[in-house]
Amino acid sequence: MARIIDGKAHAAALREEAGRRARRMLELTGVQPGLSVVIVGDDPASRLYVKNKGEQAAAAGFRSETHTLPETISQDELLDLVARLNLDPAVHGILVQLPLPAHMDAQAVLAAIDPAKDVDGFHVINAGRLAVGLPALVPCTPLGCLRLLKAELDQLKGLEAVVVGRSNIVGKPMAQLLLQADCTVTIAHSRTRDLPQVCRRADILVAAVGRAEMIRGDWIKPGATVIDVGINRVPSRDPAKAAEGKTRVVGDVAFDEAVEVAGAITPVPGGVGPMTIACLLDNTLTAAARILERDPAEFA
Ligand SMILES: Nc1nc(=O)c2c([nH]1)NC[C@@H]1CN(c3ccc(C(=O)N[C@@H](CCC(=O)O)C(=O)O)cc3)C=[N+]21
Repeated sequence: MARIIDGKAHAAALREEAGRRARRMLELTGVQPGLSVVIVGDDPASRLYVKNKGEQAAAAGFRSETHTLPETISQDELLDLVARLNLDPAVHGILVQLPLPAHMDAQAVLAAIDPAKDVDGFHVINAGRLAVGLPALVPCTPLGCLRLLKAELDQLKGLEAVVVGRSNIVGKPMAQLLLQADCTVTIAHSRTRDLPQVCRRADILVAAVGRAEMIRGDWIKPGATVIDVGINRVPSRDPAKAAEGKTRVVGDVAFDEAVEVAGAITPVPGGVGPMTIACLLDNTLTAAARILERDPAEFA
């Protein structure tokens, strides 16, 4: 039976630390780190994530604001807001919740965010800085995964890591971080030949494909550390509830099978998800410190 990695507990500890560091920053510089979250439209799941981000930032002693814009707003109006936030000295981190409505060009909006305030790490400047090993703001989800891996394993050096999924948001930056940690990294995806066999090589398996329970128990090397990034809504187990449209959340890994084989595994929910928000606070501190031309480590 695998150890179950408690993402909620790790995230709570990281949020506490972020709170301490925010207070320290205020003491030493008189500046309170500020996070501004922008959401367009009223997708209920997106609204809930944004609400959690805002509440957790405020609870950790950050200045937190949320801009909720109607679905019908034009891209230019959104770009105007981003431009104002770029100039606002009280705002150190800007997050524009994705996905954006279909009439907008998400890449153009992300490109308009000041890279110094890009706490999602989605701007090409930050992606490029990460790729060449310069200080960068790194996407929160892979950062959270790396933290869990470092807490779980004595050493990452020399391990075989397989990342399933090649998105700009998770797969690619995850691979960069693992490479930086001296893993041997494979990025697998939907066109990979014999995906199960590739996964069986992995000492570290990161699943970020967005397909419910796709990765089966017999794809996992005995003793491997499995990080499940997937958040998929599927019909409730109880057929009566499923008929009423009730859903449950599962990962990209078939947990019940994988837990029998892996050495350690993150659950869904309660694994990577909570770490993503905690890392957002960490990134906001990093951004604020760098904007103040201070070393983020000063506020420890
Ligand atoms: N610009 C931008 N940045 C993001 O970081 C971003 C985004 N857009 N769009 C949507 C996704 C999704 N995301 C999650 C964050 C936390 C949980 C989380 O805390 N999940 C809990 C609850 C899961 C549930 O029950 O739904 C868990 O896994 O335990 C999930 C998903 C951030 N995203």
